[in-house]
Amino acid sequence: METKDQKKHRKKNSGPKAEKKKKRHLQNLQLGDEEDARKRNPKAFAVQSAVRMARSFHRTQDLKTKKHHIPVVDRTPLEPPPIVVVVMGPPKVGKSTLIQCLIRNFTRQKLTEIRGPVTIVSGKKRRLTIIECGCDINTMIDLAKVADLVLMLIDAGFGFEMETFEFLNICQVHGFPKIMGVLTHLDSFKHNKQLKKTKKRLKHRFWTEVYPGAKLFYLSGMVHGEYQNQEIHNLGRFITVMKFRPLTWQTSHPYILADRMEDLTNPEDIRANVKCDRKVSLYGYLRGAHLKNKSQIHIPGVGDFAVSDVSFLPDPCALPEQQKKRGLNEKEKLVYAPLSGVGGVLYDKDAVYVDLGGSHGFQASDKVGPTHELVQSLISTHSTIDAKMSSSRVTLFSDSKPLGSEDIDNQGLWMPKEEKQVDMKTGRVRRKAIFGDKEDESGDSDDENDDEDDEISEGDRSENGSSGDETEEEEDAEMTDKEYMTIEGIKRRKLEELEEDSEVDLPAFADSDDDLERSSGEEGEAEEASESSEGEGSTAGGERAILESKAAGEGREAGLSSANHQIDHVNLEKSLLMKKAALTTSDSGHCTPEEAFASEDEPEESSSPSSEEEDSENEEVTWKNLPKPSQVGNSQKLDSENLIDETSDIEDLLKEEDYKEENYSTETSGALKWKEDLSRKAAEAFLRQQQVTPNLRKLIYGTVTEDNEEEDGDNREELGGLFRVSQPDRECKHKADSLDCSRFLVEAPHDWDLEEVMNSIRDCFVTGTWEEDKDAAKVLAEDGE
Ligand SMILES: Nc1nc2c(ncn2[C@@H]2O[C@H](COP(=O)(O)OP(=O)(O)OP(=O)(O)O)[C@@H](O)[C@H]2O)c(=O)[nH]1
Repeated sequence: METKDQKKHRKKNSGPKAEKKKKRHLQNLQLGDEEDARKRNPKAFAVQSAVRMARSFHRTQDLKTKKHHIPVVDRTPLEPPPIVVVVMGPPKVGKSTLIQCLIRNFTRQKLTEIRGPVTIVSGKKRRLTIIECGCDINTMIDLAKVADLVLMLIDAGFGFEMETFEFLNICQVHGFPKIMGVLTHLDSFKHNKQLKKTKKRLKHRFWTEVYPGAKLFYLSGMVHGEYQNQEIHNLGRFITVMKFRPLTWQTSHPYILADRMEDLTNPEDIRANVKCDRKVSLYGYLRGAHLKNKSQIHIPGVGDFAVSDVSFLPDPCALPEQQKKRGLNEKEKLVYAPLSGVGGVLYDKDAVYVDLGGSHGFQASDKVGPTHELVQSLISTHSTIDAKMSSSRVTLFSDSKPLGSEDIDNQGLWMPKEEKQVDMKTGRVRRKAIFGDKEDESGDSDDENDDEDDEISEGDRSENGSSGDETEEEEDAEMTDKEYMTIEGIKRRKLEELEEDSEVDLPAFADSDDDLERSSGEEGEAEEASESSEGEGSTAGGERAILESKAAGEGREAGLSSANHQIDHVNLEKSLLMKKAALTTSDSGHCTPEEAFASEDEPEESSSPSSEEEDSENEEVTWKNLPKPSQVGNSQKLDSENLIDETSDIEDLLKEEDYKEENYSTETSGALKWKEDLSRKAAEAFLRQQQVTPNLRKLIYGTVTEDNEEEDGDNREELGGLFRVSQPDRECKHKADSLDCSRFLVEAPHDWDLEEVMNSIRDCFVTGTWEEDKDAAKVLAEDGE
């Protein structure tokens, strides 16, 4: 059969029909589908609820404003150094397990023993240096300085432990790094309800301690001694896409987290003298600013040194060279952990070592060297200085209650109460953090919705994580809870729940995953707040803290004995002194006259001194009203010290006491009587304060000047009961004009107007009679002869 070739249909490119089609197509492009639907069915898109409209508007505005930050100069180089991830937590919480799981998640390699920092390539543009932080305070201080991100592990089965708060307090000094909580041991809960309650309680406590909305991850249990792959994968993705806001201190100082150390000292020198100066080379990524050759450096725990040479080494854990769209291939997933013996090629100062592994690769040597001994001696110290300090007690007065560390205010750094609990299974002593608010502890009164919310967002997150692709990383960083929900198709329900939640539960969008922005915003605030403490002082702050504690530890006993001595000396006048001290403290603060009087009067209301016996009883009352020594500011301390020296003031004080007793009887007649005559009282308080302020001259020159002052005092005339007119007398004036008596001792001054006195120095000038051989006229005559 013959088949006839049919001509294909050709689209019209010109003419009226083609133009019509083009026009329609353009219109379709301009109006989106939704826009089209809005046009077709305006009623369905009309505002249904003004309240909901307002809420959604607020939410979008909130999200927008949260993104606004004070701009910071981003000095990170094109290929930034690895991000320092510090894994921190109390003992046996699962730190090593988590690090192992994370490394396996990123590199598919399993490290049996982890020592020191481990650097891994976690993404196309990101490397991580993961390091475990023990519970030793020095490690905490050192790592808080360099951390970009802190994974704070919390044993949910036990609750918060003191180590967590110690680390948080240290972070406050160094400018807060990003902090993410990780709950472990969640499998120890048998009942689901109890698990939910605990999760919620811990979450809220964590938010209180870090910032509202801080990310908290749940590791729900272990499979074959490791955390669940899915949960670790999610955590890993979160770390990989996380955005960091540079911390001022970190970006303005060069610093190195050394991951390898070689001792290059000649072994013969060490043999001859064990304490000889060593030559050491340290390896690590340089972070922050540029490090110059020969610059001064500080090695924490060792001291200050000058760098003899800095050199650039090839990157042992380099990022993949070409930027492809796909994720990393197996070859690119590098791991570098020289202290753990992993890393393939090692670049030494003058050699290159290739790690061959093998059966005898990393056998632990039994040889005990001097360094080993030193480390052993450090390890075998059972209690730290802080522990010793906290157990010591101070008794200021012979019959007063001893003050413990718990009575001393921590300079604004709040710490929860500590309770020691013994683990029945292991016999380990754990330091549980106890919070005062019972509501927080029980935390079960709220509705269950919130818990459900958590669970939902958890599940969503995990499923989203599994479907994640490396190419989406950047967008993922911006991903909000809303978007997670879209994937699951339950966006609308979730949003409604969130909106309802926002009214009950603060903060408003706490459950949303957009805390990437939130946290950076909060961090910004924290950073600003800590800005003042940053800068040069920030590192020193940590170190100083140790030094101070050491010094305090050493000097404590000596200080105490001298304090006791002084106190015994003035024991007799104790009650008087205390009353005066109470006055001083209320006066010297920045309080209004009313407050001053309220605080002054209160102790007196509670004590009605009429006889000496009663007085001694009231001592206790007054003493209790006194501030604790630690709470008294510097100036106040100075005042009370002066009190001890100035025994002469006691008489004044006695008079004052009498005056007050008189006042007291009138004041008891009405509760508000003390408010009367406030201006007079204020004036008197001012005078008292004037008298109490330390006289510097008296302190420096002692009693001699005191006498003079008293004389001066007689010459003063009081004006309006407030001011004194200073009338410098003639003697004073004379003193001012007189010769500097410290240099020349003038016993009987000459009267220079008298002729004889003037003649006495005539010889010093040309007018005087010269010696014969030096007289000019005579010498000339002799010359002529
Ligand atoms: N049941 C359970 N056991 C856990 C969990 N996390 C850790 N463990 C176990 O707790 C023990 C201690 O874990 P590690 O990872 O060694 O803890 P660590 O914090 O590194 O301990 P130190 O380095 O000694 O402070 C191990 O036996 C883990 O198997 C968890 O979530 N559930």
